[in-house]
Amino acid sequence: MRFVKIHTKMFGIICYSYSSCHRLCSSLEVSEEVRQYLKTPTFDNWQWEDAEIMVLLQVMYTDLDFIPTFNIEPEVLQQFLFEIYRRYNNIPFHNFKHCFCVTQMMYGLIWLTDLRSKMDSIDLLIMLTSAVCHDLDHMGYNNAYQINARTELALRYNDISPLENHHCAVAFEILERTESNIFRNLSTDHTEFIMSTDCFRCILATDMSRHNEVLNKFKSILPVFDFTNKDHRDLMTILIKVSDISNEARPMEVAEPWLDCLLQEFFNQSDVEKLEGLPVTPFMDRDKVTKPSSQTGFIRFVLLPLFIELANLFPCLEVLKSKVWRKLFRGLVFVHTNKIRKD
Ligand SMILES: Nc1nc2c(ncn2[C@@H]2O[C@H](COP(=O)(O)O)[C@@H](O)[C@H]2O)c(=O)[nH]1
Ligand SMILES: [Zn+2]
Repeated sequence: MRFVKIHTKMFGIICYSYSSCHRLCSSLEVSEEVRQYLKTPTFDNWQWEDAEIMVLLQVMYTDLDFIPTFNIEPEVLQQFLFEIYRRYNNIPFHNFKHCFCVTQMMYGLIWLTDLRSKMDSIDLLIMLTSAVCHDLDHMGYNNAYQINARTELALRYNDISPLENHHCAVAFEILERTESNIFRNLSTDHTEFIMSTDCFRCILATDMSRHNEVLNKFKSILPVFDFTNKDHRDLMTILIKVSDISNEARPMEVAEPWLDCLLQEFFNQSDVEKLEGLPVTPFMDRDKVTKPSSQTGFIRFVLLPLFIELANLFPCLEVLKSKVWRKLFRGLVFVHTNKIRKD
């Protein structure tokens, strides 16, 4: 077997991978500097190759102490991550790098809000694993398309969150195989079944058509929020949702390329909708959408409300919230100035 040494000079990460398939072996060394950087929401995913990203995902499971706590064998974790890597498609936005970014934001939030002292580690394992699995085998066409085009997925799931149900099904396939089942040594208290059910609940909550329902439920428990109350585990669904859509809370040089990727996927879908004579999803139409118009509406009505509620519970998130406010303000100024120029 041939090993390739990947050496990133800037951050001092060293990993070894099989050159043919990016599969990792156990030899893994990541500098303390990288480990700390990985815990921050300013982390720049664009600096890393996929093989390195696989190592960084392992670091997250390791540094949250999941390996000894849940008796996860390193080879099983590697096999699990490799299967995850294989089951993300090479599409502009919903790809393996998106999976990593969402997981990294979740990881960052866990450290930033000191969740390790507030929640059970099993819930943290569920949140991180849900983030890893949340868009498995996304094909680049959203639920509206699946339903309007009467795709196999829409028929299989009776038009109910077809994509999210599919992501869960693929996650289940991976976890069903002993060699990639990271839950296989769990104690009877947290059986694989309970774990999978909780992960699926988190993944299903990422369906944007359920945004208001999930947010309103969280708002209703906020005034009496108690980390020890099992009924308040809806925090987990809010955290995965915010991790999923928070590119705009990242530095400009990270967020901008992500927006290009998203619009590329959106425009591709609307082009296909036009070709197939299907209803065209308005926010994906290249003839109607501009970057600032797309982002101001999204930040104002979707992202910011999430950060506002989360910052009520975790004042340390005020900084991220303000960053999102500033993005919105700049976007609104841009849209307004352009409108005046046109008039
Ligand atoms: N206009 C924007 N839409 C965004 C942005 N980030 C995410 N999104 C939308 O939310 C869903 C998230 O769900 P996913 O599980 O499919 O990733 C995504 O599909 C977009 O529709 C954004 O920055 N701007
Ligand atoms: Zn996603």
